[in-house]
Amino acid sequence: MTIPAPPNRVEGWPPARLEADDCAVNGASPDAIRLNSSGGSVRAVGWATLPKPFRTQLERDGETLACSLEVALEIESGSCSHATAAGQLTILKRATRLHRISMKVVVSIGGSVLVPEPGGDRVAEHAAVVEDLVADGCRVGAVVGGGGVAREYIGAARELGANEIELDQLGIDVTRLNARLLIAALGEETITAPAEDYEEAGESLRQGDVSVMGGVAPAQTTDAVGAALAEYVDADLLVYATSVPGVFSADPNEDDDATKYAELTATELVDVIAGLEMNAGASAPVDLLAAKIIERSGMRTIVLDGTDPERIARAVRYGDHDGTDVVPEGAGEEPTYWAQND
Ligand SMILES: Nc1ncnc2c1ncn2[C@@H]1O[C@H](COP(=O)(O)OP(=O)(O)O)[C@@H](O)[C@H]1O
Ligand SMILES: O=c1ccn([C@@H]2O[C@H](COP(=O)(O)OP(=O)(O)O)[C@@H](O)[C@H]2O)c(=O)[nH]1
Repeated sequence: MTIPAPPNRVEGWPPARLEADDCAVNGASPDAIRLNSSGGSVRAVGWATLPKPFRTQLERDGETLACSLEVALEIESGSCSHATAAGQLTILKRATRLHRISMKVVVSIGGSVLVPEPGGDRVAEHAAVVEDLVADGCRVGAVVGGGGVAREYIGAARELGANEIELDQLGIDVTRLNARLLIAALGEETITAPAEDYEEAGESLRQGDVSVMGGVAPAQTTDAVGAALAEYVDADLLVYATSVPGVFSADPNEDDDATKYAELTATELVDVIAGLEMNAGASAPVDLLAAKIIERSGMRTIVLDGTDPERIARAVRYGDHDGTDVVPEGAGEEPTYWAQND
């Protein structure tokens, strides 16, 4: 098919805001599209948020894909007024140019995934993925867990009689050590230490910097920190990089019959997680507080195996992963990326 050139300048475009009906064309959800204030174009918030037919078309047209794209709108009717009705706008079947935009993604990296054994190799790989995503135009908040080292310290201190809050505090210290490792690997000049609260981390993101956090308070894990940061900065996507391939019906390391969920609603995620143990150093793909925050915020979330950091990059860029999609409530009614993922 012939792909028409995008209009360079269209009188009256962009309108003040895009109506929900306009966005319904081609199955885009309103929050998948934001206006570019500077030209006759519309920015897709992120690759993963684009409806699948659109993504497929862009792939077919041979564009280099990035985590975010600037796409032009073809205005079929020649009208580009604010009152343009649904059906008059068709998203061009081609990205006109890659564009650095601000998809906000929070990546929560389990300590056992970031530092599976002493040494910096895996940390360097994760840092490279974060840097690549930033180069693509993403604003990245990384939250780092404590992994095996935290569990060793917690185990030793438990034997010595420390209480659960003291153990959590110990765990937090280790998450921050791991966060410092990631910072060292990032070679960022602007962040020198892990952010200790969400405002500090949010400020880094607002400045266009990467933010790196470890734990913040006892009685939770960094999973909850990731969810809270994602909610605080209004992230487009939250990714949990864990040592398991997703959320299972039971612990896959304990139960051979455990099956992986390709997709869950946030409420279903809460139900699965509610059955798991919760004490200092406990293992879960996502902790209960995190699941509740995801539920209340409607955050688009992916739980995946992060032992190969490239999987994180693929999931953010293309929505392509073998993990578990946590689907915002109600998304099934619209042909969004989430609903069409299969
Ligand atoms: N239902 C479940 N689905 C997936 N993993 C589970 C489940 N129940 C318990 N687990 C355990 O959760 C852990 C998640 O991976 P882990 O890497 O420890 O978490 P984190 O990424 O937070 O460090 C695994 O050790 C796994 O055995
Ligand atoms: O905000 C936080 C983050 C972590 N922790 C403690 O630190 C441990 C290790 O963190 P996490 O479980 O997130 O590390 P992971 O196992 O995911 O690598 C947790 O089990 C908690 O005991 C905490 O109390 N509050």
